[in-house]
Amino acid sequence: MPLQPLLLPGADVLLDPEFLAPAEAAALLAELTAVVTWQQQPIRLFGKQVMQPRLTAWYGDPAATYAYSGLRLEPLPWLPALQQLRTRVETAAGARFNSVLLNLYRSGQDSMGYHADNEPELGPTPVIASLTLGATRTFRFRPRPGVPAQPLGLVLPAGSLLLMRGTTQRNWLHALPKTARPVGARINLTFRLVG
Ligand SMILES: O=C(O)CCC(=O)C(=O)O
Ligand SMILES: [Fe+2]
Repeated sequence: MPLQPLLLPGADVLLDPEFLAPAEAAALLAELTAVVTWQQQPIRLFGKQVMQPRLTAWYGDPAATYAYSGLRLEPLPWLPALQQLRTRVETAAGARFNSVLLNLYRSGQDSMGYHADNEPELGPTPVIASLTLGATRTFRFRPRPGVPAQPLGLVLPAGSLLLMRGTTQRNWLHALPKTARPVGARINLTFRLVG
């Protein structure tokens, strides 16, 4: 099934709920859980150092560095499984990517707060391709203040591909909230073009 546009005013968001077949998504979840160098990173939240409520990893071309809290972060070199996914996601998205940020949500207690993917190195209208493996979780869009639109929850099953582009980051925030439902691990890969 191809990517289908969502009705989100001031945004350009498309979803393919079945980008990967279930068996392939399950095999990738197991492989990436095992082979990715997962780390729990500290972040500053309201002036305090706390650990992120998820594990992360950053892979990409050597040139795909980005600035983060005064540091230049170097990506790890592409793993074969990530390189193959990059090629397929590029074809589906009709865009090039030089890096991928991976998030591992170990349970329903792991999450990501509201944010926009608007770091300067992504440019003014970034294309971000987001692939989900493992547990089905609800991804939430919320309009920025002054944008006349309603929030939207989007159920992202294993194997789904979500594309955000155009003015999406300028007008909307997104999050992956905690859930009290007992859910297993979820991995999300966001392919990006930085620099
Ligand atoms: O886990 C998700 O679906 C969202 C991840 C995300 O927004 C990000 O990595 O910037
Ligand atoms: Fe994001």
